[in-house]
Amino acid sequence: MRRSIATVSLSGTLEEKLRAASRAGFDGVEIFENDLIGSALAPRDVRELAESLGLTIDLYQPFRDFEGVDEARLERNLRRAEAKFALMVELGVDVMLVCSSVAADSVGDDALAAAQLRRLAETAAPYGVRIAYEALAWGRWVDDYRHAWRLVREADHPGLGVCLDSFHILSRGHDPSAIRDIPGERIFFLQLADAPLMPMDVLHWSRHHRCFPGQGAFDLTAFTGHVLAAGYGGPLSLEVFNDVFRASDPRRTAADALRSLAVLEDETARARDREERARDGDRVETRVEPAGDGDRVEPRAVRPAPVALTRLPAPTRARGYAFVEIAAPEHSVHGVRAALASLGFRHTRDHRSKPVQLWCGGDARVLLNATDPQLGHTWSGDAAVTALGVDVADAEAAMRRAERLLAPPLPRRRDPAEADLRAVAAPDGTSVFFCAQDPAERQDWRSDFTVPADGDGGTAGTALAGIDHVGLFQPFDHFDEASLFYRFVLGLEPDDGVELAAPDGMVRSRAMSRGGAGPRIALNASLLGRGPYEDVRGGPQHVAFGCEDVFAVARAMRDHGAEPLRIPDNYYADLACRTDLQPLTVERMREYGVLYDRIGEGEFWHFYTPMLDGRLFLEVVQRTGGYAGYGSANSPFRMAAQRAEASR
Ligand SMILES: O=C(O)c1ccc(O)c(O)c1
Ligand SMILES: [Mg+2]
Repeated sequence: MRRSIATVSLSGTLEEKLRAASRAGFDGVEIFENDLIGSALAPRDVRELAESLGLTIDLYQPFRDFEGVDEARLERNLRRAEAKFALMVELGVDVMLVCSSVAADSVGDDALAAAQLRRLAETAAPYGVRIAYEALAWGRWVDDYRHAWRLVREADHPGLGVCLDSFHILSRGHDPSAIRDIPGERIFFLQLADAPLMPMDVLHWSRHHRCFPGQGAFDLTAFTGHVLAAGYGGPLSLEVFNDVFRASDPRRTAADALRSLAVLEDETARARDREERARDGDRVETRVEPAGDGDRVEPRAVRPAPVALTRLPAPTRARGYAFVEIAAPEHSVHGVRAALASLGFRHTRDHRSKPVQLWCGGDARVLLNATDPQLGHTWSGDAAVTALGVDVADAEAAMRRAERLLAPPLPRRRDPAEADLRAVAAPDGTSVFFCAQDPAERQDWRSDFTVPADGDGGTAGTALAGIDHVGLFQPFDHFDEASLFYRFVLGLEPDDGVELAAPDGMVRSRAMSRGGAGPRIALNASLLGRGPYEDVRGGPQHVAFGCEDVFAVARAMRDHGAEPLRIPDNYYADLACRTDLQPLTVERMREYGVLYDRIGEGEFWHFYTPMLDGRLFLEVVQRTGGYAGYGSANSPFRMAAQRAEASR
């Protein structure tokens, strides 16, 4: 389907907005009136610019407070509208969005409103303009799409239809399935926006907190499915009022927006397939008539031909982590090595041409990008997670999906002797490598690590059970963008997320996984977008390793001369009184800085290393009884302990 975006969703001048929309790959735009009024470009120039950028102008919006007025006001409103119709002719746009009135002095008389909307459509017709009437969730009299549709039907003019906006419908909890009862040709426009659930006044919610589909809590797939089932064939258009987007680079927002729409279209296509299959199944059953009456077949209901939806290559079915890459500068690389060694990792191999070491601990693999100025390879920041190697069945297929989701591909390696690894950059700058497993394949990343390491390479001390999860800090403004990216590029499902009261401010955390398993990613952000985590160092990151016996790993760590992050005694006093843990167990936990969480029958035992550098730490976790969380109940105490450690 054609994809559009309202200029109000992007920041900058009208010209910057149009350029950003075009660059991301949108087909069209809705022009928000204030963007035009504030523009130095004449309407004809806007039209020409849009044309030259390959964009159509699909909607002019909004026209406000038209209906439910007395005769004198109606005449004034029609004059105001005519000026806009003439402007629309210059712009080359033929649909105008009219919002339901919010005027306190308007009249709640349906017959009057319908008659006045009809007058508006009649006045628009000579200009070749049609009117799309939208029920605002806070409209004075019309705040429900079903009411808007009743008025449109009553007005009965071919130039008058409805505009459906998912926010106004879903924010009010109105059942969207009745959209199927509206003839598709009377749905003149479709605006899509998601939003997080927030108990607040709908106007404020709408004007500040809308987000792109997939970033909030609404079921936009089902919603879009209803609109398409009604026979709508116009553009899918994003209309997102959002404080962050208004203040962000419009090119980045537009790419985020298009990614969201590509996913929505794909998911809508898949949902439609499922619906068709279910219906076909029913049809097969109803076709079996009782014997004796011949082969009577139920006539098929006549439905409009379904509009073509663009699909994405299927999600990658990521199986887990092949590796995590940590880059460390000269001043901290020794500390990172020591921490890995204390957890049972051994430096087993070296990359054949780069200063990258492979460290193995049981099934967990870490690539240590050790700064080597002689090789021209330096890392100037604090030690950090710089790449995720994700284990997928088909790296090329994963790459195709990622590229369709506007993930910037990273340059392929040139050295003909090296594996041809495919990777993209996530919004936070982390490289995501798609690692196919087949060891015979040329794409196996392991074939680049051929040089046995000096010293005590070989067997690892303790059996870590792979990489359990990776925690990545996101700048607040890019949290939703990153969530959408990791979720849909890697085919992960998000959890509900939590907000944590940490010593340095509120922290938002959301984890995603594949059915509770790997590759699990936890994204964190500072809710106010400031504080120590938003400084130039980037926020805290961690890599968590799974194991079967957290105490054994902790003991081995201490035997190795390393100490875990120290957790205060108060934590254990609290644990002793709110759980059934044996006093001896609690004492052992205190000794090794082990924390505990329980959800249902699932238990979680975990401890942390101290910060290895400004922002990176490691964690060891043990899950039992199907525990599927991340110990977030303990995160505020971990953050307090890190804060205390930093100020010691
Ligand atoms: O908030 C508003 O005023 C407004 C205007 C136009 C729209 O399409 C809309 O959904 C909201
Ligand atoms: Mg709208």
